[in-house]
Order: sequence, then C-alpha cells, then structure tokens
Amino acid sequence: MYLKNIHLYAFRNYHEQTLNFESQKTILLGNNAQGKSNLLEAVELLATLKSHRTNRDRDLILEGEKKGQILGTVERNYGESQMGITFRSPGRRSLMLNHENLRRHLEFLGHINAVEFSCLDLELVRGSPETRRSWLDTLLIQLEPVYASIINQYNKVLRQRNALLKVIRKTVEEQTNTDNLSAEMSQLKLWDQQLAEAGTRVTRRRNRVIERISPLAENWHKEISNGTEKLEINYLPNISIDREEPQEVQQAFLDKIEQRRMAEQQLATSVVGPHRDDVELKINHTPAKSYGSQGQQRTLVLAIKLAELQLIEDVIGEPPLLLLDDVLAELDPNRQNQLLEVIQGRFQTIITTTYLHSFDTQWLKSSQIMKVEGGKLFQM
Ligand SMILES: Nc1ncnc2c1ncn2[C@@H]1O[C@H](COP(=O)(O)OP(=O)(O)OP(=O)(O)O)[C@@H](O)[C@H]1O
Repeated sequence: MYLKNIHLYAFRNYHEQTLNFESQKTILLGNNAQGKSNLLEAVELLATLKSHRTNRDRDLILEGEKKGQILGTVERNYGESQMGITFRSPGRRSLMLNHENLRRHLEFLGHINAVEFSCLDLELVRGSPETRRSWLDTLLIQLEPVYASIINQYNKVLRQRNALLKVIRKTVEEQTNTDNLSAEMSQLKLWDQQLAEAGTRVTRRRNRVIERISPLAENWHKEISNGTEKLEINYLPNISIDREEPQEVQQAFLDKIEQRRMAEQQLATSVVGPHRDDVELKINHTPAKSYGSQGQQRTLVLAIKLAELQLIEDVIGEPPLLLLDDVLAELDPNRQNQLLEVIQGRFQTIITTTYLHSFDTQWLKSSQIMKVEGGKLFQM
C-alpha cells in the first residue's frame, strides 16, 4: 500500500497544500505548532475516519472557513483509489471514493491502513481504560471495517438506554404514575436485549483481537528487552467471555444486568457492558502502569506498535503506513535502531520531527524531507 499524494483544503492550519510522496520515507521537519501533526492527522482520518485529537469536525476546518477537505490517492495491490473527505461546519461530513459520493462509511474504510505512534501513546499504559478501549476499537476498524458500524450501534443503544434509565429514575422519584413506570420498565427490557446483542458483538471481537495481538507484542517486547522482560496483555471484559457461543455470552450479559438492576436504577446509567472493558498490561507479572519505569513503558508501547504493524500486514496482506509523530527522538538509540530496522523499505513511513540530528545519514539520504512552516510545506 502506498499513499501517493495528499491535498488539504482549509484543513486545520493549511489553506491549500499538496504533498506528493516521492519516497517510502517522508520526514516533516519544523518547529512546534507549524502543522506537522495536522498532516499526520489527515492521513489518520483517511485511514479510520477518526482523529485521536478531536471528535468535532469543526476543529478540523481552518478557522473562519465553513468547509475543509482532505483528498488522497492510494495505490494498492488491487489498483489505485482516490479518497476524499469534506468537513462542514455546520453540517455533516461527506465521503468520496473514486469521485463518487458514498452513503455508507463502511465503503470508505479499509483502503488505507495506518499505525500511528506518538508520545500520546504512552497513555495506553498510563491513561484511563477509555484510552485502551479506543486503541482496541481503532485497531479493529482497520482489521475489519464492519466493526465501525458494530461499535457505533452499541454506542447508540447505550445512549438510548441511559436516557431511558434517567426517565425511570425521575418517574420513581416523583412517585406519580405507576402505569408510566411499568411501561418504562418493559421498554427497558427491550433495550437490555439490544444492549446485550450489540455488546456481545463488541466483546467477542475485542477478545479476538487481543488474542491475536498479544503473542506478537510479547515477542517484540522480549526482543527489545533482550529477553529480560516478559510482557503480558490480558483483555478484562466487563462481561465474561468464557463461553464459546454468542448466545451464551448474551445470556451472561443479561444475567449481569439483572444482578446490577438496582445499581443501574440508582445511578441512572448502564453499568454493564463493554463500555466498562479494560486491557491489562503487565511486565514481569506486575502492572506496567504502577510499576513500570518510563523506559519500560516506552518499550511496551513500541512493542505494541510493532505488533500492530505486523497484525495489520498479516490480515490485510499489504504493509500499512506508519506515522511517527515526534517519537524517534524520545527513544534511546537501541530502540530507535530496532524500529528503523523493522521499517527499512517495508512500510511507507511519515515522520515528524523538530530536529534532524537524531537520524542516521543513510536514513536521511533515502528520505524525502519537507519543511513545515505555518501550514505550508517546502521541499528541502
Ligand atoms: N482549525 C484550525 N484552524 C487554524 N489553525 C489551526 C486549526 N487547528 C489547529 N491549528 C493550528 O495548527 C497548529 C498546530 O499544528 P500541529 O499540531 O500540526 O503542530 P506541530 O507542527 O506538529 O507541532 P508540535 O511539534 O508542537 O506537535 C497550531 O498553530 C494551531 O493553532
């Protein structure tokens, strides 16, 4: 897979800019706040339709404009695709593939795959469970684009069920109309069923992806730490997935809802389901979050990113893009070399950096280097 070019119109701090990727490796060089990460964000959006920095389209549009656009051309084994996303404020985004407007997000996903690695990824270890869920979901969308609608459907049901739980609490507090309450309770039963169905789909897929990525990450981790450390990645689902059959998982889901009924009604929110999942990361049998040193945590994240590259390549059959946002300088020479060795000519890589001195000369010679200044790119 090769991203040939990208065009940005009124996107973040870019008025109008084209970048033709002329080498497997592109280095975006510039001071802080010039637009380097914005460009990587544009590639991330083409790959996943999500940005890890915002979920409001209006943030993505150049200040003062009503419309922004990202266009890109990607070359795959099966041929070339032109992709486009138009953001509107106010308004909804629209998607284009090969000059045709798409109605469904699903048809847009899966043409570009990318693994992003930035200093924010340390949050995978240090941050809240939400960060780890979001990491899993983004990975799953790339591996099987249909997951985007599965997780959206789950979130929609969850929102509606939470709204109903709030209505029920109000009815109970006001102790007014018992007829209303019984109608609301039967409605809740229907939402329980929907939550369990949608949630089972999410849980089973998250479990599957963890089963696939864990051994890969564990191997990388062993290699980077020269065999001195053992990484363990465990899925901690809110609903037990010991059982094989989806119907059995669904039943376990419904049983747990029943057990937590009182708590849910008091809190007026859903306390059962994959929105409460987490992923446990352990180094030498101890939690990486509380016991891991900074260096160990960095090794862990690097191992996970290398595993993501490998897994996506295995599943998709083509190497994904690698987006490195200001991370090379943060890795020690040993880990830097390990990463550069893996990349060598295999993955199209876009790197942002404020300095060039941490790159080796061979690497610089074979890279396209672009200077980024105030939302403009200059060939160096
Ligand atoms: N919607 C927008 N309209 C105009 N400018 C924006 C918009 N969103 C972000 N910016 C500007 O983009 C710049 C940030 O760019 P970016 O995050 O790409 O920085 P960077 O070059 O990667 O720097 P760093 O090394 O600090 O990460 C800031 O100047 C910010 O004000």
